[in-house]
Amino acid sequence: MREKHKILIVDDETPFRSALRRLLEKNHIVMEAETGAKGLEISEREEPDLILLDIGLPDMSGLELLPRFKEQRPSPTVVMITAYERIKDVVMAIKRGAFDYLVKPVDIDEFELTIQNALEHAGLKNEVDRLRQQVQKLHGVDRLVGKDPKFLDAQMLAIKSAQSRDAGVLIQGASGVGKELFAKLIHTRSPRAAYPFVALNCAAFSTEIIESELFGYERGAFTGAKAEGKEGLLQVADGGTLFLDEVVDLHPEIQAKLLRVMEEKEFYPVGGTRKKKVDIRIVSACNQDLWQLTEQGRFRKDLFFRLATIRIDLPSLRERPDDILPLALFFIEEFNDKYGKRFRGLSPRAEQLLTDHSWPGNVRELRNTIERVVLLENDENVLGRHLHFLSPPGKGEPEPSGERFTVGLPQEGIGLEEMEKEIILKAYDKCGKNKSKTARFLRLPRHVLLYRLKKYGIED
Ligand SMILES: Nc1ncnc2c1ncn2[C@@H]1O[C@H](COP(=O)(O)OP(=O)(O)OP(=O)(O)O)[C@@H](O)[C@H]1O
Repeated sequence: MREKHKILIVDDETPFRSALRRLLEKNHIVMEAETGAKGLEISEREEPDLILLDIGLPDMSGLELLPRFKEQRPSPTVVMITAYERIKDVVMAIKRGAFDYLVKPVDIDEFELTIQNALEHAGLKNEVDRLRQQVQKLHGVDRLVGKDPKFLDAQMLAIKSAQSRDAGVLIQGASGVGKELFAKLIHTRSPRAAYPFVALNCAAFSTEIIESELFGYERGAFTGAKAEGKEGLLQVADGGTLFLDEVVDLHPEIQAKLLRVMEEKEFYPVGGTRKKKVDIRIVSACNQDLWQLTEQGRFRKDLFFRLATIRIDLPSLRERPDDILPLALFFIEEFNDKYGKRFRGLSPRAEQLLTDHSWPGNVRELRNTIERVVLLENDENVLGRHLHFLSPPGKGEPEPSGERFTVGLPQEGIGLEEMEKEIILKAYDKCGKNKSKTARFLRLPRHVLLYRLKKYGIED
């Protein structure tokens, strides 16, 4: 017997929905929504194979809605329905991942053919998803791509360190090399896998916020504290793994408190008098050599030894050039799936450009690059011209000018924050709004820059 597919019709015209229902319900399970919001709700709950989506809905445009449907997992196949053949809308919809479109009034033969094709596509996609999951299970490590010997050594070390429940693991490597992914790998392979994995970026917040985030606080601990108090991440992660990113940025006082937690397995929340017990493993990350910083007095030695029982060094992408193309192909698949696109691979020129680029932002930069191309372009392969925005090696980097840096101070005085914002804005413009370059230019960890760009409303 043919399998019944789930089809969701999102359209505000009741007679039109009823007509489509009559055509489809003999062979399929049909659901209806008269608004976008209702459509999202049903789709979230019912996971339809196919959505017939009107472009002109009362509460939001079908074009806005489309990416939200495509983000859902499993992602449904979507066919757009439009009142007139507005070519601009249709092109936009296909770019955003719609499989096809139908124009009202719908011609029955064309309708049947489109539905049949769309359901075939949905079926194939599900099969590909299922096979992909199987392959990932076989390899054991979800989403970790790389065959370079240094990378494989790091992976082996991570898997071995996961056997221990408590040993501190320090992961070092430049921004975007995959430190957090490794931390998750250690967690999911460890005896703590059934408990939470909680990440905190120690560079992104002020010391006070980090302290209250980590340790939580009791009622009325400080002005602005929530009346009922707040549970700290140490407790949220209880039983599991706490991932401390950019650990070098922890204030010395917090370093001391954290050391006590590791030694005594208990702590006081901010403003609290009752001790809380906690059982966690800490995996931390740093994009500089933490031992060197420790020797310079920027990090406590005793804490370093606790955190770095095992040290894993991740190579930059430049140091493992043979992994660039396999990673690019992996991301093409990921974003084909996300945006409903059908890129098959890379043209020789695109391969060349990707291998020649210096990848200062490492795997994250490569992933963003491929996402941008898959989202914006529609071709069989990723082509050289799609990658025009990658600067050739050595070009586009801010050149050292040897100029002395001077600041014009206004008569009426200026707040340090205002000055910081101004400098970040100028640097961001100078570096062509490239975040990795700006971070290097300002000698800031990328996370810190991202946080500040957001804080000052320069980017969201
Ligand atoms: N080997 C890999 N295979 C697949 N995806 C990867 C790999 N390495 C990194 N990524 C992806 O690249 C992006 C950046 O990785 P991640 O956030 O783990 O880097 P990071 O070193 O922790 O960065 P930061 O120092 O800025 O916090 C993520 O989307 C991650 O999934």
